[in-house]
Amino acid sequence: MIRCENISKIYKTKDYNIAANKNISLEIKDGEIVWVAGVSGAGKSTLLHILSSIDIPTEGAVYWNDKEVSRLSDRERSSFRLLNIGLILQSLELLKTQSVFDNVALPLKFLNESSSNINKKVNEILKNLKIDNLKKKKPEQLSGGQKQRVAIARALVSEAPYIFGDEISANLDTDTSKFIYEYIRDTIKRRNGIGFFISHDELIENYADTKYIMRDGEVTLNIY
Ligand SMILES: Nc1ncnc2c1ncn2[C@@H]1O[C@H](COP(=O)(O)OP(=O)(O)OP(=O)(O)O)[C@@H](O)[C@H]1O
Repeated sequence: MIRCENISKIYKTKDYNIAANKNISLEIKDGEIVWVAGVSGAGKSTLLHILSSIDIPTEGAVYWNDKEVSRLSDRERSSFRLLNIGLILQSLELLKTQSVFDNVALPLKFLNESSSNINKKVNEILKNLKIDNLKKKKPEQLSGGQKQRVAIARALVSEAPYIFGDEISANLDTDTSKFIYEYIRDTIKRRNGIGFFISHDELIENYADTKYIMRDGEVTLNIY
């Protein structure tokens, strides 16, 4: 379960302050997939960063089960993320000098898994996402949609229960988007995990349990 209580995030710049999230309280249950929609600047990425513990709120608290992650140090939060979160950011964050295989293997290497386990798991996810033919290529040799699927493979390769994604279907055609949404949904449900996806793509509606609509830093909730 992921829960936040009265979180606000104020970005302070030299000239002005921006309240990107305003007094948000919500709870996402195990097994639940959330779709977050809203206009540009509504505060969606800020909320993703805070719930996934990449960033901490200016006020309020974030809990993963009973653990208040927003009180942890940067280092503690990053080891918690390694164990619990698969993350697909808009920037994808692929390592340019590493092959597709090595990019996808990264979380497992940080988790100190054996090389035979790493081989098995990486080959399996690459095959499942139909990109095993790309495993020796470097990111710069890939199309936008292929890079997207590599980032998705890396987010799913460990057993992390929480999957967070920012516009994961950008660059994917309709059939591939459907296939990817379905695969991610089934993975999250099997792990009894949580999905949190920011998307402008209405197709995701068929794969989500809950829709949050954000505007001016606030959230309204729709349950299907
Ligand atoms: N690091 C930052 N420093 C200052 N202001 C920021 C920072 N990050 C976001 N903001 C501002 O906070 C507000 C919310 O931004 P956020 O990226 O969360 O919105 P969003 O809904 O994800 O938008 P988009 O759909 O365009 O990605 C915006 O006004 C944005 O300019």
